[in-house]
Amino acid sequence: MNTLSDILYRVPILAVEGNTSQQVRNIHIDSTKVGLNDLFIAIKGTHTDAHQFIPNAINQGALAVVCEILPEKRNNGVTYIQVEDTRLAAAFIADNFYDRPSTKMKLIGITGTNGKTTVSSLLFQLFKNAGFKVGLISTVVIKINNQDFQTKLTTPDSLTINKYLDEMQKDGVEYVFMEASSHGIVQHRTKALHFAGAVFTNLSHDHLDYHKTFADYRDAKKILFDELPKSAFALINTDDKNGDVMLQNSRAKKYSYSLKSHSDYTAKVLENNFNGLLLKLNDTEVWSPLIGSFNAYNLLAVFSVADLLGVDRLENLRLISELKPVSGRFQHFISEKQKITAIVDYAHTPDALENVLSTINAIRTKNEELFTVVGCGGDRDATKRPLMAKIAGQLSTQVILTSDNPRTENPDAIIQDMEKGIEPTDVKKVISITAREQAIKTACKMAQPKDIILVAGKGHETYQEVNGVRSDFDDLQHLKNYLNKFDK
Ligand SMILES: CC(=O)N[C@H]1[C@@H](OP(=O)(O)OP(=O)(O)OC[C@H]2O[C@@H](n3ccc(=O)[nH]c3=O)[C@H](O)[C@@H]2O)O[C@H](CO)[C@@H](O)[C@@H]1O[C@H](C)C(=O)N[C@@H](C)C(=O)N[C@H](CCC(=O)O)C(=O)O
Ligand SMILES: Nc1ncnc2c1ncn2[C@@H]1O[C@H](COP(=O)(O)OP(=O)(O)OP(=O)(O)O)[C@@H](O)[C@H]1O
Ligand SMILES: N[C@H](CCC[C@H](N)C(=O)O)C(=O)O
Ligand SMILES: [Mg+2]
Repeated sequence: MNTLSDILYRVPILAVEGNTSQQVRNIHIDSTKVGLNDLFIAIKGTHTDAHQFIPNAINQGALAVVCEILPEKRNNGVTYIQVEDTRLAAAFIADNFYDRPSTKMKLIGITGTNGKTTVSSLLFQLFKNAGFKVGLISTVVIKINNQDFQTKLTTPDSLTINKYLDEMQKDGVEYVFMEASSHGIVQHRTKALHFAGAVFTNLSHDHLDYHKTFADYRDAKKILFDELPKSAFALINTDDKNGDVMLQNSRAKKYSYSLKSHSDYTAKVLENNFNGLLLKLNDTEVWSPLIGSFNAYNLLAVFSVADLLGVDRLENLRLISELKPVSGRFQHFISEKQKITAIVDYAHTPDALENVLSTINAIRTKNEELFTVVGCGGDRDATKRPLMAKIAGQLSTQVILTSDNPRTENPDAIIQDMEKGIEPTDVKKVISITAREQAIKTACKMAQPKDIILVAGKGHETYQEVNGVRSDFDDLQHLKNYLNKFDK
């Protein structure tokens, strides 16, 4: 077990009151979870200031409290540690408490607006197929080899990350692939972790409600690269104009990948259709069932990381060709009788939606209709709403605007924000149906033989979130159900 002074190693401390030689049983940022002899770290959140829960934590048995403001009334026998930033302190404390698990494995962080889940999940698959023990921390799932754990965030809080890394390390995991979201980076969820490498996929419009400006959003991603050790690699996509920015202040070994310019790793798309991609990678032709040229970037990133981690090149190419698509990313099927193509995709940013629709347009015959069913999340960046609707209108022949996790917002108001982006020439193509199931049903009913339906925004999600309650909802299931019903 750790003493308090052990786990405070490297924490920037302002003041300490009390004994630091006590043994700490567990650490928490949520007061409701505190038990006897635990440490409670009080975080000032956007909704709640957890300093108000310090007395509750003590009543539940906390032996020490880490806080930014010392409470006026202090209990004898409880140790108070004052720091400037409790989120930052939590990251160091978690790293110490679990005995620096990230230093005992090769941890690779993947950041960027789109492609994080795809790249990290494909890397997990590749290294697993190569015979290694592997871990994954992603939007969809946390994995320790064959065990799956549910997750709510793309990048969990620092205590959760280190707890899983510790379990992974005890299970013999050698490589861990984890998504580093911009929220995660600025909230110090990834601070104090020892990365063996980091990847930048791309940067486009998202989360401007939280980061306020695009420069702030970009700089949040850059912190991951600024903090890499000298021994790590920093791999960037040079076809994205912000790629080089990531490397400006990084001490890591710098590598690049690109489809369009000269780079350390390059690839060429030879074929791109509904069956997959034919790529020229490292002068060898490789077939992949992943669809869309954006996936050529993802596969190239995966190949580059595997190469940087020492996988033999021939073996690497073989492993690349065996990778299976990630659930909810261009997941598709064709209805039996009418041969309607139905696609579910997690595109929830303007750039992702444009990429997916451009991919569909590039590989369809244009004799058929392309229906897009799409919504935008509530309590998220409202400025992307008109942009996503505009793209849907321009790149589809029929659009149904609908709801996607309204959270605490009025779904009709979100749809109205979206409608503002529709170009006058596209207005006739667009209808709005608030209930997502009805929207999907309508698309299935309207579709004629060989038409295409894209349902975008939720991908792997199996819920619709309204006012904090998640009810079952699965785009793929509804598509299958209604297409089956109307398939004559
Ligand atoms: C906006 C945002 O990032 N919010 C995160 C933030 O919450 P917050 O600052 O609002 O926290 P809060 O609810 O005010 O609570 C503050 C503290 O009080 C504590 N508390 C609260 C109640 C109580 O009784 N006792 C107690 O101790 C909480 O445990 C917390 O430590 O800190 C919490 C703890 O780390 C996160 O769970 C929470 O994620 C919320 C649920 C969320 O929806 N976040 C999204 C926006 C997010 O982080 N997304 C990114 C990017 C997604 C992507 O594009 O890939 C992600 O990484 O998932
Ligand atoms: N390399 C890429 N470039 C552009 N768009 C992409 C790329 N990879 C995936 N996409 C699009 O973005 C969507 C989300 O992909 P993915 O889940 O891999 O991204 P993410 O970065 O993990 O997203 P999140 O921020 O929600 O965690 C996909 O469904 C697809 O439409
Ligand atoms: N990680 C993203 C996911 C968005 C998915 C979309 N379905 C939504 O709810 O907006 C976010 O939290 O902003
Ligand atoms: Mg993700």
